[in-house]
Amino acid sequence: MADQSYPSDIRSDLPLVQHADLEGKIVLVRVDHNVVSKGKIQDQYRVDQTLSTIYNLVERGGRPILMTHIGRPYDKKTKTIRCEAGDAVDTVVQYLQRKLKIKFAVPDFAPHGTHGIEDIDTSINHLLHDLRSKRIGGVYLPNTRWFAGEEAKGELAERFAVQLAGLADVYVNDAFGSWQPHASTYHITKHLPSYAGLLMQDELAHSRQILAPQRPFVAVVAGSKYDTKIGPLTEIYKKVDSLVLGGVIYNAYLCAKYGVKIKGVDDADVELAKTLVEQDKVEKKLVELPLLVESDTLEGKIEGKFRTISTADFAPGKQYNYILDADPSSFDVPSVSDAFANAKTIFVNAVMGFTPHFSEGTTKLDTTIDKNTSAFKFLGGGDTLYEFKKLLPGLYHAAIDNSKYYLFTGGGTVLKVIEEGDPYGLEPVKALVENAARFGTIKKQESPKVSNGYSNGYHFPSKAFQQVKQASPVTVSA
Ligand SMILES: Nc1ncnc2c1ncn2[C@@H]1O[C@H](COP(=O)(O)OP(=O)(O)O)[C@@H](O)[C@H]1O
Ligand SMILES: O=C(OP(=O)(O)O)[C@H](O)COP(=O)(O)O
Repeated sequence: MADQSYPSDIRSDLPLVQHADLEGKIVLVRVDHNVVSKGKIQDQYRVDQTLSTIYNLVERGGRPILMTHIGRPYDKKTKTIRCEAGDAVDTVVQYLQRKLKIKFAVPDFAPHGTHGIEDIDTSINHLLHDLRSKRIGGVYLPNTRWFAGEEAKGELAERFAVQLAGLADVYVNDAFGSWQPHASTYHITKHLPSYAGLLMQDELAHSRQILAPQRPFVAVVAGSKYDTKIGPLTEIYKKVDSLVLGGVIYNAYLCAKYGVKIKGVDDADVELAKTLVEQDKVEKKLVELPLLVESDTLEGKIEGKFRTISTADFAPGKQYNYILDADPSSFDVPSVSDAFANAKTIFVNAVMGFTPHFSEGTTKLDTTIDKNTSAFKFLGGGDTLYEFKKLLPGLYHAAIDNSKYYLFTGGGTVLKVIEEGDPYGLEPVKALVENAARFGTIKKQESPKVSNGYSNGYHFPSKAFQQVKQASPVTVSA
């Protein structure tokens, strides 16, 4: 019988994988192995972080089916799904096979034109048989976003969720980075007993620190996922002492604030950024990077075709070419350098420039925050971590072992957590809690043994990050 105790920093109504009966069961595990770009793994970190869960469930007799999304193959404008080799799971599967020395089979389902894969058909049955009889070590499903039901709503999503559930006995969510409530992260929990994986638990525990930060708290948000990041930003603004922006988000903000036009920035994005401009008129928390790199082309950083410009020269109606990076000297301007030097907590979900050629802004950002040795530094985001590792490999590896750093596997997820004010407000996590109530997987007498001094339920004790790092790790018992 598994040890049913709860780690002190985990809410006692969250169903945990270490409490599930897995012997002889097929376990469908949603991971966030969204680490592939153009068919190549960028950074294995997210995959490596899920190995404990995979090992744990196999060691306890579970037979794994893994699934992840890769990229954003659904085109919102044309409403089509591109199932292209560059977004396939095969590279991840090869990496896992090399790492674990077990064989994974990837079923092959044909997409229906540009609508993606409509059904998990019966061709998978022989693989399920091989999985149960241990002729293969695991099954890895195709990119979940190749399935028509994954990001759909209503009947289509439900149909895919039911088909996924039909493959397995138990569902485990270890995909902290995948906060969007899709069929494989959310709807599936209506149909199978569901549990949080070990990585999910670890990340939820660390997310609390962002919600009770030592102040001043500086957040840096940059990159390209404008549509999912601009929403949380207005709430995040309220919770930080200083906000630094970069990338596509900053370009939209600059257009909204100064009335300039920047090539490639949509009017709709500028409209959304106006809320932030209004907010900042009163509180003035936005620390602007004044020196930026303008480029005439997206083709690369070509001599004679890029230059440094200053926001001091901005005036309504002025037009600029692409703005593709923060000039490193922006970080030496006193308002910026002081904000970073005085911070006690820094959160970074930020690629400052258009990769791979415009990387000086990101390099300067990462070295600037490292200079503040007393601050707690949280970095999160697939591309954020990849760029950190690529540009500053020595610092990246040192950060993994430095108690002042924590690397989250999801950047957008942490933004969402800050927006919600509670990691248990994430839709896929809420779904796990509701699932436990529906399936009765947490027995009454097991739950409220809370060892952190609180009587029951969940609290945010404002203890230092250091203490959490030293706190007992999530315990796993067979
Ligand atoms: N000014 C810019 N214009 C266009 N793309 C940018 C710009 N700055 C950064 N990017 C792009 O943003 C991407 C990373 O953003 P995102 O996916 O939101 O980060 P993360 O995965 O860390 O959350 C990179 O591919 C980078 O090329
Ligand atoms: O890479 C991810 O998020 P991140 O870029 O915020 O870290 C996750 O895999 C989520 O991807 P999505 O934002 O396309 O849902």
